[in-house]
Amino acid sequence: MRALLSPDPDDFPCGCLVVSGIDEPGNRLILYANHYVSEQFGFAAEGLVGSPLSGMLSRASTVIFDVYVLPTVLHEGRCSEVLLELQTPTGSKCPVVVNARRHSTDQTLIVLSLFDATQRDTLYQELVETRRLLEEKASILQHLSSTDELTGLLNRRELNKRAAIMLAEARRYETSVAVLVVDIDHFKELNDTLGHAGGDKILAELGKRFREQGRATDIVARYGGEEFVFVVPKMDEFRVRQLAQRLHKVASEVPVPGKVLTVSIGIGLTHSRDDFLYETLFMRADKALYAAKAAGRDRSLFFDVDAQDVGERVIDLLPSS
Ligand SMILES: Nc1nc2c(ncn2[C@@H]2O[C@H](COP(=O)(O)OP(=O)(O)OP(=O)(O)O)[C@@H](O)[C@H]2O)c(=O)[nH]1
Repeated sequence: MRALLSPDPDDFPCGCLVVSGIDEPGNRLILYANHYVSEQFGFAAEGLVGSPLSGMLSRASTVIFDVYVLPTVLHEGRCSEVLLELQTPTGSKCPVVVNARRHSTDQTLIVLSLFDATQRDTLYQELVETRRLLEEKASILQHLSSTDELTGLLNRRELNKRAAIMLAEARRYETSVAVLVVDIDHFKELNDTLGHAGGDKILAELGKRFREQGRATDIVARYGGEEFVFVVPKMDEFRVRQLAQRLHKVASEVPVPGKVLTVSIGIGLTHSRDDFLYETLFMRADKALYAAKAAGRDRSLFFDVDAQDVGERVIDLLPSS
């Protein structure tokens, strides 16, 4: 019974080491190793006693032992649950969870327990990999939920979200934001002539070319159907006009298989001189677009907030072709 209650260190299902030289710099020597160390980790039992501890550990683990485990034991008497790596005689590495404490009678010795952490390490690696996959999926979902599939531009939901933020910033820093609503003229006819797939190609090509006309900080979105929206920070009237001209230009030469199409577009524009609410600016630009359609299409009209008469509120930016 007495023997049962005072088990041999070889009975324990973990590695047990006694290491010398706690207060001395340099190599700590192994004074005792139980059977588990050779059975489980493959170290030759006869060679272990008297060999340096650093011979069992990977280089990084030797550093961790010297700069963390040892000082902690010296300071606090013990150090718990440190993940180290054994460099086994076969050349493979084996993760172990190490607990260390001062020997109860000889304070210059350290007693170590080594728990094989291969399983735990594998589980941890799997967890890390699962988290990476989840993050990747979340980022794909985030992209899908904010992007228009056909054109790759932002969708309406993302447009509304980002435009509100841009306008809040513009109000805060007293800068101007321009809103352009762009609509393809007579798109139904293009669909009827080229087929729905042909219409899709035009939308995708125009979306790509519109995106190229903006800067990285501009919001370029497909609002829906054949309608696009630009929300452009720090824009004066001159640069808005230039942007509108560039959009008309790229629409006038859209390459589709076998030919180059001239696509007519209408643009309604406004900027945030007196109002920083995106909904208001969109409504004004949309009104200007409506007026551009009514005035014969293929033009850009600017919504002028100074004009008193509603009929005078649009300024023709480009001569109609
Ligand atoms: N190919 C294609 N067509 C679309 C898509 N979304 C909307 N449309 C078509 O776009 C056309 C829009 O028609 P309308 O709203 O009458 O506009 P429009 O023909 O451009 O006429 P105006 O704007 O008044 O010049 C409809 O025929 C829709 O079916 C799409 O994703 N792909």
